[in-house]
Amino acid sequence: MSIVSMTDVVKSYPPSQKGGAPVAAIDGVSVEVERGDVYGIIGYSGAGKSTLVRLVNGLEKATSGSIVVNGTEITSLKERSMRAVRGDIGMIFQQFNLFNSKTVAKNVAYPLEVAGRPAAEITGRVAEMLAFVGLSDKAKNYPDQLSGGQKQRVGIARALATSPSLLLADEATSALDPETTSEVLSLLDRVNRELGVTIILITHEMDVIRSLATKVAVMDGGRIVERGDVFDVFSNPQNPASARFVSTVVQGVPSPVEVHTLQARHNGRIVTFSFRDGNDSQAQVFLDLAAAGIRFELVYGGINDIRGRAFGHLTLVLQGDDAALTAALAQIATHSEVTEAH
Ligand SMILES: Nc1ncnc2c1ncn2[C@@H]1O[C@H](COP(=O)(O)OP(=O)(O)OP(=O)(O)O)[C@@H](O)[C@H]1O
Repeated sequence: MSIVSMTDVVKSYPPSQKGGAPVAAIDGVSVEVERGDVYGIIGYSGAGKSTLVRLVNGLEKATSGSIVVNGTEITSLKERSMRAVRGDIGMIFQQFNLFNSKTVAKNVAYPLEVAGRPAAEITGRVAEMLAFVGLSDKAKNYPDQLSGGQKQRVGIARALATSPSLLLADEATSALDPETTSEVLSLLDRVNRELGVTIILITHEMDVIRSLATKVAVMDGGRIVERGDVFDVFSNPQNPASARFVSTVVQGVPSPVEVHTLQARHNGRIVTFSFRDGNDSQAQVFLDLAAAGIRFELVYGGINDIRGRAFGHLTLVLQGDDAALTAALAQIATHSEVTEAH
C-alpha cells in the first residue's frame, strides 16, 4: 500500500524576471512510495528534489496534480488539516536544524510538547529515543558540544519522537564525513527495519542510495527520468543522467578517456562484458572465446555488491581471426551484455 502517491504533479514558480517564463521546479512527476520502502531520490543541484519534499509535507502547494499522503489528498488542504497530516511525518535536514539554546533532551522533547503530551510521557519517550540513537549520556548537553554525527542522531531522535510512519531525509548526511555518514546511514537502516518507518531519502550522492535505499528515482530538470529497484538501476542504468550517477560509485566500466588509453596501449578489439547475479554467463563468455580460438587479456574491470547482490563489468582485449571473433561476440551476445569500444 502506498504511503505517498503523487500523480502528474507540477510545481511552477513565477518567472524570476518580468516577462520571463515560469520555472517548473517539478514538471509532471508521478511516484508511489510503498509502506516500508527506503525510497531514494537522487539528482543534481536544481533537479527539484527539495521542492518534491516540500510538496510532500505541505510546505509548498502543487500547481497541479494530486498528492496523497497516508490516504489524505493534501493538494487542497487547509493549513489546519495539513498540520494533522504533518504530525505523521518526521523530517531531518542537512544542517540538523537543532535549537542551540535547548539541551539535547529538550530538543527531542520539543515536538512532544507542541503535541501537548503529558510531562511523564514526554520524559519516558525522550529517554527511549535517546537510547535508540545511542546518546543517553548526552541528554543534558547542548548541540554545540556535539559532533556533526551526534547532532544528526539528535535530529533523528527528535524527528521520530512522535512515532511518525514517514521520515523525510533531505541531504541528511551531506554535511558529514564518510565515516560519520555510514554511522548515520546504519542508524537510518535500523529506523526502517526495527521501527518500520518508511523513509524518503533525498541526496545527490549515489553512495548514500547504494548503502540504504531499496528503490531509487533519478530526477533531472524537474522530472523523474528513471526509477526502479536499486540493484536494477545500478547494474543497468537506462538514462544518461542515471548512468553518470552510477559511474560515480560503480567500479569496472572504463571512461571514454580510459578506453582511449587502452586502445593506444593494446592491439586487438576492446570489449566490455557485463554480468548480473542469478546467471552463470561469466564462465560461458570465457568458454565461448576459448572455443573460437580467441586470445584474451583482462585489462579493466570490477565487481560491485549492492545489498548482497553482485554485478560486474570486465573489459578484455581480444585477438584472433576477425570473422571468428565477430561470430564469437554474436554468440556471446545471446547470453551476456557485450559492449565493444570503437
Ligand atoms: N521559491 C522558489 N522560487 C523560484 N524558483 C525556485 C524556488 N524554489 C526552487 N526554485 C527553482 O526550482 C528548481 C528546483 O529547485 P530545488 O531546490 O527543488 O532543487 P534541488 O534538486 O533540491 O537542488 P539543491 O540540491 O541545490 O537544493 C531550481 O531551478 C530552483 O531555482
